[in-house]
Amino acid sequence: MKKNEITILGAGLIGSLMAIYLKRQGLDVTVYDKRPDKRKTPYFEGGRSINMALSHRGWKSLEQVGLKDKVLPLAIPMFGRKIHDEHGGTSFIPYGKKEQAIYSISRGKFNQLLAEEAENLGAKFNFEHKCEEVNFPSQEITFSTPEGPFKLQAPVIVGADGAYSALRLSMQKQVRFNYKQEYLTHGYKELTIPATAAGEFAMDPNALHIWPRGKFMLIALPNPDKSFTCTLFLPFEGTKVCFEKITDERDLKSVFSNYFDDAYQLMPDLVDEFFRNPTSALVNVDCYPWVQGESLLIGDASHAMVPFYGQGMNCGFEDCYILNGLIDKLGTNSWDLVFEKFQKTRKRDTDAICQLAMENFIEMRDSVADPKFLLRKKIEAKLHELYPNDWIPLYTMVTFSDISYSEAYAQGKLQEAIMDRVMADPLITENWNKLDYEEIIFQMETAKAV
Ligand SMILES: Cc1cc2nc3c(=O)[nH]c(=O)nc-3n(C[C@H](O)[C@H](O)[C@H](O)COP(=O)(O)OP(=O)(O)OC[C@H]3O[C@@H](n4cnc5c(N)ncnc54)[C@H](O)[C@@H]3O)c2cc1C
Ligand SMILES: NC(=O)C1=CN([C@@H]2O[C@H](COP(=O)(O)OP(=O)(O)OC[C@H]3O[C@@H](n4cnc5c(N)ncnc54)[C@H](OP(=O)(O)O)[C@@H]3O)[C@@H](O)[C@H]2O)C=CC1
Ligand SMILES: Nc1ccccc1C(=O)C[C@H](N)C(=O)O
Repeated sequence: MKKNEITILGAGLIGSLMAIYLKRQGLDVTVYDKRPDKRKTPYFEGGRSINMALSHRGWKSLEQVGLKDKVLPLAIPMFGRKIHDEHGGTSFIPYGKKEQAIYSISRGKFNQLLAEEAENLGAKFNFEHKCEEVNFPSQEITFSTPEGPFKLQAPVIVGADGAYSALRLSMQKQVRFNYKQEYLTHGYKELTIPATAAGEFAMDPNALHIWPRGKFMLIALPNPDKSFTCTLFLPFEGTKVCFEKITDERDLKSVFSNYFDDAYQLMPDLVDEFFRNPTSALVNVDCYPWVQGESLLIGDASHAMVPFYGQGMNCGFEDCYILNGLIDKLGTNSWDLVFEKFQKTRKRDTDAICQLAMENFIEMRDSVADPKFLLRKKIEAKLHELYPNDWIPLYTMVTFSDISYSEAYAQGKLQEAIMDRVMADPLITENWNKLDYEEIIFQMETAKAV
């Protein structure tokens, strides 16, 4: 079997970017996806994570493969969170420095661009090929296709087949494969705020809008057609406001007018959309090893995370960047070595971002509504301004840098403990301008040294 023939499972965002990287390495790349080719058989995608936030780690990979300038015109910068309170009032919390933004981009268009780019470089795409099983000793893949089953002998397999990966399922049948999945008590539903009658955005397009309501929330990201895609995150059942209790138009209107009235006024299709679009589950997947024979899991297949940090795709793109770096270093003659190094170095980082993603849900749905949280952000921004290398806010490390996720996590926890002490001062609201910032940095350096 030729080791320069790579089979990628999944033509999603990560599989398509990986195909680009591997073609640039001069390898033969064939990609298989269970879905139909959207260019030939368009299908309804409504209600399924239509747009997403692209940030530094994603841009870094796109720049490396020469696609940054092509992608930039498709993306809308969001410079911070626009918080909507229950009375229709709003406030703005910047994500970082003035010019720092995360970028809203349409999943479908972006995925298509990446797949086409890979095709132009010579990667072959086969749609309507659903991987059913992989036999590891023989590296044989069984696909189901509209014409019937199809078997393929594949020397090297990269599984980028998403959160419910078939490659991972085959790995689960091997001995000593660790696997843990955790569903959240919350689910999500996508809804729309259309452009106004005048064809304009109905709200500020350069922000990620959040309606934090403690146990649940609504968010909205802008689209190039001047609409917003909103995502409603609610418990499935068991609380006063939950999906189970919204059974008809009356229940729905009551929830929206009570909790999200300013958004509700901008959602003419709410009732139709709510009852038409699926309610989807949220899952965290932790598994290891990612390698079996000459097969490797990447992207959501290896570390599906909840979406609250907006990092799943960015992290998957960074997987591709790191894997490509290892191929540069170790060559393509010993995939077992490349794959082994990859999983060993990467796992601690994906564990860290999975954990951070869980924690960011509480920040988004609850903490952002607390004036003390705003003050905390302000103090941290000031510390960063005064000591740019010694104090980097956690959000900045994760979103606007390529400091490893595990380092960001550890540093973030130290900073959090120090900030908890600072914020414990009952007079902090009046005193924050008089804080001894040098002393705070000293405390941090001391904590780091321990
Ligand atoms: C609501 C929501 C919002 C999100 N927002 C963000 C965000 O703002 N920023 C961010 O960075 N991330 C975000 N994410 C995460 C992001 O969507 C994923 O991390 C990303 O799509 C992972 O890409 P992937 O290519 O690994 O998997 P996918 O995008 O799922 O692609 C997998 C591909 O494999 C194919 N496939 C699946 N099974 C098989 C099979 N058996 N055989 C063949 N093909 C198969 C599928 O058809 C698909 O094309 C969000 C996720 C959700 C749910
Ligand atoms: N971490 C998370 O919580 C989530 C992450 N995602 C990620 O977002 C990306 C794209 O999302 P989107 O296109 O909306 O994905 P979908 O929700 O459409 O799921 C993609 C496919 O996965 C299969 N699937 C869905 N739910 C389950 C389940 N519970 N068990 C087994 N298989 C399931 C379905 O395949 P079939 O049609 O063959 O049944 C579906 O077509 C993917 O990367 C996915 O990995 C998506 C949802 C949640
Ligand atoms: N894209 C998302 C999808 C769902 C939930 C959150 C996001 C975010 O991007 C949140 C953003 N990083 C924030 O912290 O405000």
